[in-house]
Amino acid sequence: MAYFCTQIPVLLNPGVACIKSFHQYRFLHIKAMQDDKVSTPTPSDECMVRVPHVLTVAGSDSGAGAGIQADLKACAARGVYCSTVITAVTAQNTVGVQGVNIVPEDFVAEQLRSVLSDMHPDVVKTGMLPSIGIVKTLCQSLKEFPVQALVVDPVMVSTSGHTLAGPSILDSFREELLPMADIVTPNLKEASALLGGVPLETIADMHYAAKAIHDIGPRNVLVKGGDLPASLDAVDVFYDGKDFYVFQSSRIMTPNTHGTGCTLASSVAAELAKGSQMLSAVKVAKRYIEAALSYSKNIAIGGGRQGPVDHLLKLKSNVQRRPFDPCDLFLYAVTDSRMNKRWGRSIVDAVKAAIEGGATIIQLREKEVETSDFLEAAKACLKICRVHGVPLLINDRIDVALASDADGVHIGQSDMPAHVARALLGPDKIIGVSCKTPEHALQAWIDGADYIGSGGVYPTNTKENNKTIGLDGLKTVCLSSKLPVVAIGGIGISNAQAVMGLGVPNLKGVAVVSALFDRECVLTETRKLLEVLKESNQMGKLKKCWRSPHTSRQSNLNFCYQKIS
Ligand SMILES: Cc1ncc(COP(=O)(O)OP(=O)(O)O)c(N)n1
Ligand SMILES: Cc1nc(C(=O)O)sc1CCOP(=O)(O)O
Ligand SMILES: [Mg+2]
Repeated sequence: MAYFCTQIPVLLNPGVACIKSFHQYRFLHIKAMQDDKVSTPTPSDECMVRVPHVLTVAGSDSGAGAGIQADLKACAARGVYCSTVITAVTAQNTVGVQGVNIVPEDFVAEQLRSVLSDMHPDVVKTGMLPSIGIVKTLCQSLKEFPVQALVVDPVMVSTSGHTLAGPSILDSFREELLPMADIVTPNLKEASALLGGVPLETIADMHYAAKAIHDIGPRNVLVKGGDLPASLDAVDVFYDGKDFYVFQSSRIMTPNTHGTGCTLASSVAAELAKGSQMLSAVKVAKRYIEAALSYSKNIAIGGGRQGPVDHLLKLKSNVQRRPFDPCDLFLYAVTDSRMNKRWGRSIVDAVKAAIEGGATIIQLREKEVETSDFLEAAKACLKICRVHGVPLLINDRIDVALASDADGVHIGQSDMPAHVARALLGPDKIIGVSCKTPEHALQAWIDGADYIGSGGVYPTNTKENNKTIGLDGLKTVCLSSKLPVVAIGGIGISNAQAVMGLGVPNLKGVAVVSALFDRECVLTETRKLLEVLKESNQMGKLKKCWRSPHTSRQSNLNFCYQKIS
């Protein structure tokens, strides 16, 4: 039976309304041909979206830079489901391999049967296959349960030089596994071993090796040149049986390369599972591994010579970022490009001065700068903010926040809806929302904001046609809000105490533009405001709280303020 779902023809099973995506259509086609009938994963009345799926058949690396762990992370990073058949368990770290325990052949067979018979992965990727028996078991299973593509990473020696699959395995690779492979991805040493020990040292040798390995049977070959002399660019040679393609890029200098081979092969598998052609799968996978290497440049994991790559592109930025603390709202400095221009200072100098004066959070509110200048300024300010442990938010521009990796955004009622911003920015970034009413405050909470800005408390010249809600309006919003609040609008040294004196526990601070930045000396004005705010504390309305040692080491302000209830 043929149906149409989102303009894609889809084969249906009784009880299944529809299956989205072209990919699923292809999958069903293949299944239908194999089984001579149409089958689907789970009958349900809802539209089911099938997820691209890679099965990795490889060894476990306890250090998690390579092997099964690398494959899982790479597939997750590339948006593909990954199931695992474990062939060996290695005791391994950044120094080397301390031990290997091979999983019995019949149990590898059982794992293969479990996954292949039920989950129907699109692509199988192989890594460490430590015995001839395991290679044979795998080939047998793939004949019984064919998949769309087989990616073979012919792992033989670990990055630290430990043998993971001995020479005895080579015949079964050559005779059984490689002829079934859609692509094989040897490094220079593995290519040499597959070709009987022929020395491979140059890019010309890599061309020769790609062709010679292709003659063994795989449809495509990618010879990786990571072991070429370090002075040379990173060069990989791809051969599809007809044409050669040389991928050349400048070498990323990092000690954290452990697991790059596994990661590249699994990301090729991931792209194939999504439906890419082989050449574009290799191209995209190469781009991904380059990004992962560049993110890994100076992360420190373990004491050995080769650390893991940063598969999820997150480790470094998370180390530098601390979680949002409502006390950060205490002295909230909001920049303004017109004021900076008037006083002849750059955004970066304005931010430096505000932080030195004691600002506890910074928002770049730059309505008149070009996007490229805004991005450059955000990156420069972020460096300063990180050193001082002060969060940096971007006004309105989610794109600039993402591109600069700032700590978050502040958005208003007519900007990008907060729930959309949350979806784009992910769970960790800080999102502040402007709220003038309890209804706004409730919606901000529902949408996943971290704090709200409420005002204008007093009239302001900084924002045109801004409605003033007064101290009463601020109090009403605070009392209804489940989120911490920062007050904004016409606030400065003369009235900050009156605002903080409202005595509502979730009012955590004041956000100020002109009283800091439309002044000759930002540093002096910020210091003065800080003193005023601290005085509200001494008046018994707030208590001083010390931050954790971890936080205070980074911060210029190792205390925060909390209302005594
Ligand atoms: C802390 C804080 N509160 C409120 C605002 C105002 O945001 P919005 O309503 O989006 O107006 P613009 O700042 O974009 O003009 C703010 N920026 N910061
Ligand atoms: C940016 C902004 N938002 C407001 C709001 O009411 O949401 S008032 C305002 C301007 C605040 O500037 P100043 O400190 O110079 O008065
Ligand atoms: Mg806005």
